[in-house]
Amino acid sequence: MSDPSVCPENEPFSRIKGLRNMAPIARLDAVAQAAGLDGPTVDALAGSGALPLEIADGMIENVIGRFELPLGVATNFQVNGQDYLVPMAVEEPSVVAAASYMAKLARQGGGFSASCTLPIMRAQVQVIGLSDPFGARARLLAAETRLIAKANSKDTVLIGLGGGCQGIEVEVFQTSPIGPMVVLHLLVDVRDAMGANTVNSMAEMLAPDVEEITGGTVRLRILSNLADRRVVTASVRLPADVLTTNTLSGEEVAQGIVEACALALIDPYRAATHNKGIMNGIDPVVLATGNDWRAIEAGAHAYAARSGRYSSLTTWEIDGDGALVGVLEMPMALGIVGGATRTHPAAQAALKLMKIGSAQELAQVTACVGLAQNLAALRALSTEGIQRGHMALHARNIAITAGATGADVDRVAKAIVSAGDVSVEAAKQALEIPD
Ligand SMILES: CC(C)(COP(=O)([O-])OP(=O)([O-])OC[C@H]1O[C@@H](n2cnc3c(N)ncnc32)[C@H](O)[C@@H]1OP(=O)([O-])[O-])[C@@H](O)C(=O)NCCC(=O)NCCSC(=O)C[C@@](C)(O)CC(=O)[O-]
Ligand SMILES: NC(=O)C1=CN([C@@H]2O[C@H](COP(=O)(O)OP(=O)(O)OC[C@H]3O[C@@H](n4cnc5c(N)ncnc54)[C@H](OP(=O)(O)O)[C@@H]3O)[C@@H](O)[C@H]2O)C=CC1
Repeated sequence: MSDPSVCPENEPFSRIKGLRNMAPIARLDAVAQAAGLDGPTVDALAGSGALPLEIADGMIENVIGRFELPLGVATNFQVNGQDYLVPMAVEEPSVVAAASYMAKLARQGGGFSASCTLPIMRAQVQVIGLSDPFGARARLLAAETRLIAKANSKDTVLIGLGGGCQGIEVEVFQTSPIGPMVVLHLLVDVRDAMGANTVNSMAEMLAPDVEEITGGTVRLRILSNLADRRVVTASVRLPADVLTTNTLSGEEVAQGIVEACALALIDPYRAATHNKGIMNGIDPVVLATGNDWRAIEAGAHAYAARSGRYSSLTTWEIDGDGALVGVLEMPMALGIVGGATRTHPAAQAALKLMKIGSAQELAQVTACVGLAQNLAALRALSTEGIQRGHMALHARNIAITAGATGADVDRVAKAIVSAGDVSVEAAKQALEIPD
């Protein structure tokens, strides 16, 4: 239950008044009250000591400590009619502010919409040493029922949940640096898991059968991070007047965003930066929820290049009513069980803060944050430029680098922003001038 004093009835759950101006402890308190979080969840979100050394030591090898990052909360998110407070673990200033701002604008057009496919992952089994690759393919396809049955014979939990191997695909490469090759793909519904371990186990288990069926030799047995059967689509529609600025009409801003996106659609140099901006929103949520961000990054960029030319993951258009419409489509192999999502207490707390019920719901919300982030960047780039908003927030980092502490951080940051010189040198000078 959310607390009505923090989140009044006429205010949406994800919109906490004055959050940006609070101190971190008061901010956590306000978020906890709005989301109705219990004590252990709040402690885990607070961070300090949230990952006990014994748990860290069990997660990776040669552990000597823990590495901390700021955890922020993006406000204002409404996805498929439901409100979300979104945890974001990130080192870059302006990312959380930008996401919150665009989510605030998006609300005026009804918020974000999102949908996704079933959580189907691919595992690849590479077969070499074949004189008849097409014959091997035919034999594998004929043995589909046997292969699926064997793949599903071990993981009773997954099968009980309605998941498991659903089908196969077989690809023939007639030429490669080592001759012809056949690759068997297992298509596995991994339910609420990211699924890498799940599908890798299946692929390894099937290797002897694949060798027997094809007469070849199995080499690699591993998932593909190009999770093109586990795709999420996020969209947003902003009436033009929502985009109006002090100097530009909403129509002009919308047109600028469409033009900015056009370059990313045709030019890989721009697309790389454009997609980095999308990942500015996605990675922090992936990280905060204990998911594998390398897997998400690999899937995103491979999907962006699927036509043979690397391109934008989003499209921005103006519809018949003059509203700006943005769509993001990309693979999103996120889990809410398995990996670190269950072992890291802060990841568990992050999922509770979002009130996430399934991996598919997490994928949809995360994609909307990516779309919001892309909108923020394109809006800034096509109007005033990125530096004003970004550097104003980056100034606090610069102040800390220059040696400012406590109240001096904000004082020095304000001074260098108003002087228009966000540099360490300027910050050092401002630090020396007493209040
Ligand atoms: C930074 C803003 C949001 C400022 O924008 P602004 O107009 O100065 O903001 P504002 O003070 O009018 O506040 C508007 C709302 O923004 C949020 N907000 C604003 N400030 C804060 C704050 N301190 N703490 C928390 N929330 C904040 C907050 O939701 C607030 O609503 P309110 O709460 O007042 O009702 C805007 O200039 C912006 O969106 N800029 C883009 C920033 C961006 O894209 N950053 C990513 C880093 S750059 C990069 O790596 C990617 C890139 C750009 O290369 C990608 C690409 O090329 O495509
Ligand atoms: N290329 C890559 O991306 C690779 C990534 N990885 C890593 O693999 C890890 C993710 O693998 P993943 O398979 O998700 O993790 P886990 O193996 O930890 O968890 C998946 C298991 O959880 C159990 N489970 C319980 N409840 C559910 C549910 N609701 N839905 C689905 N499964 C459920 C299932 O069976 P049961 O209880 O029977 O175990 C399932 O097999 C990450 O740490 C990732 O970094 C590893 C190799 C390669």
